[in-house]
Amino acid sequence: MNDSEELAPAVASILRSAEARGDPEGGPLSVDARSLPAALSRAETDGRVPVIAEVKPTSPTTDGTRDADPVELAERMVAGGAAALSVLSEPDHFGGSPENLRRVREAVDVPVLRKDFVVRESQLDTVAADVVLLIARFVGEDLGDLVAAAEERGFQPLVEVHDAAELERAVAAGAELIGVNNRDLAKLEVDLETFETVAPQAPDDVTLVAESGIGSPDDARRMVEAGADGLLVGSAIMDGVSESPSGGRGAESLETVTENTRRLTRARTQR
Ligand SMILES: O=C(O)c1ccccc1NCC(=O)[C@H](O)[C@H](O)COP(=O)(O)O
Repeated sequence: MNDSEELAPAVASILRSAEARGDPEGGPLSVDARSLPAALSRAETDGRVPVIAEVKPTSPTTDGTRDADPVELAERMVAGGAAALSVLSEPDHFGGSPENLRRVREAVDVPVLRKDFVVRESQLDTVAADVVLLIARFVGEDLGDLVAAAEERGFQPLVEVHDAAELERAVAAGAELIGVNNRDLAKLEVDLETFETVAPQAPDDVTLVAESGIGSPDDARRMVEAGADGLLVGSAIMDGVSESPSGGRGAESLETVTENTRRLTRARTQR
């Protein structure tokens, strides 16, 4: 991809570091994936809003780093009703790691999304996950090959788009899981109208995930009413986790994660 001048500086930096990252050792992974669409439908059947809760230690738009144990965070998200989890494995801008993801996936039984910025096939083999993110804008013409390579390994690829043209490319690449990112990677601004504009243009048989900027039960209802089968939520769930895990404050703030997750998963909708 060669449009870094059209990306926010922080995003161009994310892309540069993804391109520079070394390749993992060993051959292609073979993954026995837990189904994300099945987990999202189970949540709906149970009367929960289908939330994919994200273990997100930091980001270019977050102050400070939450270094609470990712497994403890993940367990509290599941206790709050999360249908699935997303774990950052990107180390340089999001404080994530492949090891965090491996430990979380071992500890929970819901599907786990690998949240990273994969730019070439070999990077799929860094760590096993149930779902792997492929960002249409970052991978350009390689999208179809990466979707196929992810599926060959057993991953469910979640293709992230931001507009109708990217949606068309995702569908042409064979994506069955599509995430519409409300965050514009050119400006880092978040607008929930993005999902409302793009979602109606998606084929009915695609599982649609609304990503980013979902901060309240009203936002969650709004995205489900606009057609979201799943909601990817990071900041609003991590909100309140202290930047230091030590002492009583750490334990209290971990409990906040359960409450934050529950507030969103219990946001009933009329759909
Ligand atoms: O979150 C950021 O600051 C960010 C900046 C640049 C590129 C990507 C970024 N976020 C990645 C994500 O996809 C979000 O972590 C995810 O959608 C959750 O978003 P939110 O609920 O708004 O934390």
